[in-house]
Amino acid sequence: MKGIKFDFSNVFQPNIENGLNEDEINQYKDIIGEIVNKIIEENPGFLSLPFTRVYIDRVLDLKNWVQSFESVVVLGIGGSALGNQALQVALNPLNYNVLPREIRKTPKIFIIDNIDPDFVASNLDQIDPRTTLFNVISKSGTTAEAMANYLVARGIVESYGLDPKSHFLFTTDPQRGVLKKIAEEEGIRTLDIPPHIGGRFSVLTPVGLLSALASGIDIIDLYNGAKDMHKKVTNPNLWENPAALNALIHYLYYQRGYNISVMMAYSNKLFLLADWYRQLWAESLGKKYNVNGEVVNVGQTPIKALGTTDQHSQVQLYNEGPYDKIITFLQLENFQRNIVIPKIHDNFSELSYLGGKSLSTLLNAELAATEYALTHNNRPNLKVIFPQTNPYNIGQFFFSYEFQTVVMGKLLEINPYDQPGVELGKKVTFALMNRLGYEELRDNVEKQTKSKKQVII
Ligand SMILES: O=P(O)(O)OC[C@H]1O[C@](O)(CO)[C@@H](O)[C@@H]1O
Repeated sequence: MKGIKFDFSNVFQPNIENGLNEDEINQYKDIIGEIVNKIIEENPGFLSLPFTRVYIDRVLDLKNWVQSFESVVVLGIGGSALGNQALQVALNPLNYNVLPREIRKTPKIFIIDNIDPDFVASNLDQIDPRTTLFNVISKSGTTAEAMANYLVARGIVESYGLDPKSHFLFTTDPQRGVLKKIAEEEGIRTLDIPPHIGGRFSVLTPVGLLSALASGIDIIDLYNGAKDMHKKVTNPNLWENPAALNALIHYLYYQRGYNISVMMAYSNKLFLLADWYRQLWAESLGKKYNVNGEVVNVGQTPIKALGTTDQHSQVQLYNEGPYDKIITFLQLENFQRNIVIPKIHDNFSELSYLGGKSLSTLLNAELAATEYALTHNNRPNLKVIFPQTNPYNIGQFFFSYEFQTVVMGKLLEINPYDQPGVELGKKVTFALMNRLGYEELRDNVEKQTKSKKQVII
């Protein structure tokens, strides 16, 4: 069951009162055609990925070595972890790590994407360093969190008297950064993150591919999905291009004050795609300056939600709160597991309607019900439909949303590839941790902290 579909019906009139109409969309036909052609011409790094074998082959070369470990631990953050997590959860059983090796067949996967000591320690408690491979992922090789966790892991490996070469694999920029230098000095294996592909666009590079392969995910089919989606998203005809149409829909609603984009997955396995999307949409589009250097302060806030769980937490707000949200449902048609609700208590009508039906039928009925209610309340919503969670469909999703984000960036006239807004925080962290070269910044931060008006109760 290959190929995701996009259902845009509920963003349009008459389904939604005051919704978009086709004429409004058609006015952008030429603009979108130009944007699509411009992106093809600019050829951003991620765009040609599905047509190159180099990263897949390099990762496949390491297959036997990587799969010989009992555990593979990813140490990275942001774009160097979110895609990995989304892939693991979508494509492996949710209880993958606790399955016996005979059933799992491939190593346990841990993704340590924070420096909270409780979190790091509880992950490390579960591994035996002698049978663990640490995949340190950092494009820049400077991110404090990834580097701190590398040092922690390195300390453990050394304390066991193990050879770092046999327990570390660095995924990093081939031309810069301290990881590259250490790897060269010590003969540690490396995988390249192409210099021209930013972290949040890197899931289909060795960043996401290695841990996916380690756990037995078919990375070639992941690429096949991306490749087939490439055909669709590079089509300059707006009505045949789901990524461009989705970007335009979000843009037009954003212009009307819809500042929030909710991605609500009706599947625990698809839920972390929404996490991956949050970074992509937020870091790419939340910008102070436009391409002409003017202050614009644009961006649409991405929110993730889980159905049905968040029906009992968020949906009241989505239905009756401000008209500021466009909602994307992720629907799964066929689940890997099936549970039929037993027919018990047939004499109680409150329960008897459930007996004999499957949980997935109930889940998708609840999705249809939420969709109906939102539409009834004139809240724009759309749906990405996954016939199944397989590598092909997940590859399609990643690729489509990467392209969509760039189209949205062009519509907003900003640069979707940089993230200057996170730099100051990174530098102040270095200063506060007494990194050499950051003394002046540290003084400024201290001065500001001392002179600041305090309101602490
Ligand atoms: O891979 P790196 O260089 O460690 O960066 C991790 C993340 O940090 C950021 O640079 C800023 O949050 C992201 O863009 C990136 O994905």
